[in-house]
Amino acid sequence: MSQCPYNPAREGAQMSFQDRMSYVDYLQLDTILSAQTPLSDSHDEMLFIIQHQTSELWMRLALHEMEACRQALSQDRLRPAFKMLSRIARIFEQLNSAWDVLRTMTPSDYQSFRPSLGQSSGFQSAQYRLIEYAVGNRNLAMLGPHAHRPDLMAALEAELAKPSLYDEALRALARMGLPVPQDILTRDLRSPWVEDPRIEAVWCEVYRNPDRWWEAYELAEKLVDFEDYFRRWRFNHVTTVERVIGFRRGTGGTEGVSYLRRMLEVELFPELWRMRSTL
Ligand code: HEM
Ligand SMILES: N[C@@H](CC(=O)c1ccccc1NC=O)C(=O)O
Repeated sequence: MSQCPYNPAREGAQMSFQDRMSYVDYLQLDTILSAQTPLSDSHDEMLFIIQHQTSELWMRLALHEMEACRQALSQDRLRPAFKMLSRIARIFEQLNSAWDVLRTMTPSDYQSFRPSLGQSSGFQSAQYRLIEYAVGNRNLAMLGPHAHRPDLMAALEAELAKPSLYDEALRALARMGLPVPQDILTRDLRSPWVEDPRIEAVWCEVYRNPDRWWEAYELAEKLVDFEDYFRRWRFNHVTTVERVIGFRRGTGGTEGVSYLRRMLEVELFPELWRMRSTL
């Protein structure tokens, strides 16, 4: 005899959503789940689309956290800032794990729909560029692909007008009493960070006397942790790209792998890495 399936309504599960907000309403799933429109008949294009859409959603959260983190730093609320930095690092860990799914796509799978991508490329991801700008990698040449979208351009320009995460960190160090030079605190925010031995000396002081500068020390390690995860993301990307398209030119027009390898050399917080040799 088959048993009667258990009905959760018996313990009070709500079963009628005629006039109530339900899961699908709250999460706007109709919008999200109707946004996957493959342009080819290739089976793997769905994977490719969802991989990118989920990445963009995680980046959306990373930006949200980054914004609040910088605000907390500017108000000397270090503990909440640390919590948000830890979350951002975890988001990148999530993005790093996601490559394992995409790696199941072989070069032949990818070539079956690559022509449908036209000249679109991750190079044109405004949220990725916002993250790079927010953490301090402010290369203005990267604004180009967004010129046709005034709304995205405005968001990127607004970001460039704000102190980066590193700028906020150095301002917080100065308020703690560490000797951050004045010209660093008033630098042109739009320009890329230029490595500075005086900042390396400040971090050395922090790491030589962690008990005295504990909050600065913790901040430094959170920043290094974040950059560590970010570097892994770049590395996973370039490795996946080589695995899938070899040394072909990118749809975005760059040389592909060699461009991405060059990006591996970008250092967000150079003094924090350099001081490890001189400490
Ligand atoms: C098979 C998978 C992928 C391939 C073959 C690929 C290929 C490439 C290539 C060749 C570039 C250089 C720009 C160009 O000329 O197109 C690039 C840039 C980029 N891709 Fe991908 N990509 C893949 C997956 C992803 C995924 C899953 C993401 C996640 C959002 C992503 C995000 C980016 C970003 C943000 C850039 C710009 C990087 C920078 O400027 O530093 N890509 N990709
Ligand atoms: N640049 C890639 C295309 C690509 O990966 C892509 C295309 C459209 C939307 C997102 C993409 N992902 C990352 O660059 C290629 O050259 O095959």
